[in-house]
Order: sequence, then structure tokens, then C-alpha cells
Amino acid sequence: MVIETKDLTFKFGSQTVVNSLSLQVPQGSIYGFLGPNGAGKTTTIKLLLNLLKNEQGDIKIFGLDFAANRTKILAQIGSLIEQPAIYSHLSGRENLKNRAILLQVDESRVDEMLQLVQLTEAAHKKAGKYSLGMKQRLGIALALLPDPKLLMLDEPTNGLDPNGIIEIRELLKRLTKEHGKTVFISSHLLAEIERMATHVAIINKGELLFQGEIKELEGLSKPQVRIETANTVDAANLLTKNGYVVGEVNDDHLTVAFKSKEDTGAINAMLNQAGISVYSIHKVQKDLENLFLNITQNQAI
Ligand SMILES: Nc1ncnc2c1ncn2[C@@H]1O[C@H](COP(=O)(O)OP(=O)(O)OP(=O)(O)O)[C@@H](O)[C@H]1O
Repeated sequence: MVIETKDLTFKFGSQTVVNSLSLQVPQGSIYGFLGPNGAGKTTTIKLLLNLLKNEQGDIKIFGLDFAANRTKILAQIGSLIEQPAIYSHLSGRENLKNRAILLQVDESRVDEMLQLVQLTEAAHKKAGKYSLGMKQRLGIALALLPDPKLLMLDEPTNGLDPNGIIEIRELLKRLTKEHGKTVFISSHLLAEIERMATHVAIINKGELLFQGEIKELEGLSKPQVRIETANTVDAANLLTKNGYVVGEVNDDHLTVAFKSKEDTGAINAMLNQAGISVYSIHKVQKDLENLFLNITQNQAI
């Protein structure tokens, strides 16, 4: 594990903001750290970067105890929290070059990083003239300059347009696949990270509600049969009488729990035989965004 916390807890005054969090971030993963606004994501990230001091619980990073190895560990973490620290009157390249001198990193890394985040063409443009997405990518390039093993990003896709999100997504995928990095990325929108994350943690009110591979999260979403018909109430009654678990019943469609393809065919035949015309019938999976909302609102899945 690249990051492992055990019962991590943090309070602002009497408010417990991070509550007994045990996180496990595997090597090489894109770990999506999800939760609604105010869930405690930024606070957790600050604890993992030593910007806040943890009060209770243990943190291990790269297998080392954080408290005893802070400097060594932090030298291997690149981070981007809130706005990247960019000089807007300097070009993207000058921003990177300045940082390279400051960190005593070989200047050849500057052009490498520009290429990696696809800013080579805009390298000589003033950073103040960059789009939000370009600024975020420059921020990531600055964080990657000393070649850290782990990248921690707090809501880097916030406010980006769809293209900007895609560019960040492709960049983070390349970083894990081709450069062996581990990426910890927070977001309050599952849709923004579900297509890149390999692992997901969902927190709310500082508590961990789910942690696992993204595939496991998808597996939690139980499939349904969606039936479109003119007479949803009669259809619901008939299906209930025959032992089906009916979900939602709307004006134009209803849903029942999916069992099998054969069973879906049997439902269709049953409704037709009762004189209820079926316009369409198919299997649907609850989308992840709804599942995420259900989990964070403490509803049954
Ligand atoms: N410096 C502070 N002093 C007191 N309370 C704070 C402080 N910083 C954050 N909080 C509170 O801690 C809780 C968690 O905040 P945090 O910023 O970690 O959440 P978040 O999940 O990152 O949310 P967001 O997506 O809105 O940034 C919130 O209720 C917030 O009001």
C-alpha cells in the first residue's frame, strides 16, 4: 500500500471532521476520494501532507510511519490543493524553470514535463492567459517536477469544461500506466472520476462509507427490468400478485428486480397474456451517480 491510515480522526473544535478513517491506497492506483461538499476530503488530504497535524490514528505512507519519517516521505509526494501556485506574468516554461532552479532539479525535466502535460505549444505563453484546464495541468507539471512517486490532487477538475476534464483524465491515466505513479484524487462528483479511477473511497461527515475497486462499486448497483407500458398500475398489480418485487411505478414505466433473461421474457409474456401491451422491456443498471447519492444520503442501495 502506498497510503495506509488507521482510525485517522481529526476535530476542528468540537466538530469531528475526519472520523476513524482507515484508507488503503494501492500502488499504481488512481484512487478516487469522493464525498459531498464538507465531507472532510480537504482536511484528510491536509493531514496526509502534514499541513494539519493528526490528533488520533496512524498514517503510513510508502510503508513508513508518517510521524517518524515526514521529510523523507513528503519529498516523494507531489500535490495540488486549491489553486496552483503559478506566476501569471511568467510563461508556463518560466514557471517550471523557476521551480526547477528552486528545487535543484535538472532543467531537462522542464521540457519533459511540458510535453507530459501537453503544454509544449503553449510553453511561451503567459500563464495568466492560460485556460483553467491549462493552469491545472501546469500545476500538475509543477508538482511532478521532482519526480514524486505519489501525486495528491484536491478537486483538480473543479470548474473545468468537459474537454478540460478529459485532458486531466488522460494525463492521470498516463502517469499511472506509463510512469508508475500512484494518484490520489478527490472530487465531489463521481461522474468526473469514474472513468479514470481504479479504486474509490466514499466519505460523508468524515466517515468512510465505501472503499474498494471501482468494479465493486458498480457491482453494488443492482440490475432492474424497466418495462414501458400504457398501464403501469395494472402491470404492477399483476407482477406483485405473481411474486415480483416492483420498484418504481411511473406514468409510462415501472421497474422490477432483474433475475435472468428468461425471467424477463416470462414477464413480457405474462403482461401480454393479460392484455397489457408492453412497448419496451429491458435490463437497466442504476447509474453510479445515483448510487453515490444513495450512499452519501444514507439510503438503502
Ligand atoms: N479551518 C477550519 N476551521 C473550522 N472548521 C473547518 C476548517 N476547515 C474546514 N472546516 C470544516 O470541516 C468540515 C470538512 O471540511 P473539508 O474542507 O475537509 O471538506 P471537503 O470534503 O473538502 O469539502 P469541499 O468539497 O467543500 O472542499 C466542514 O464542515 C468545514 O466547515
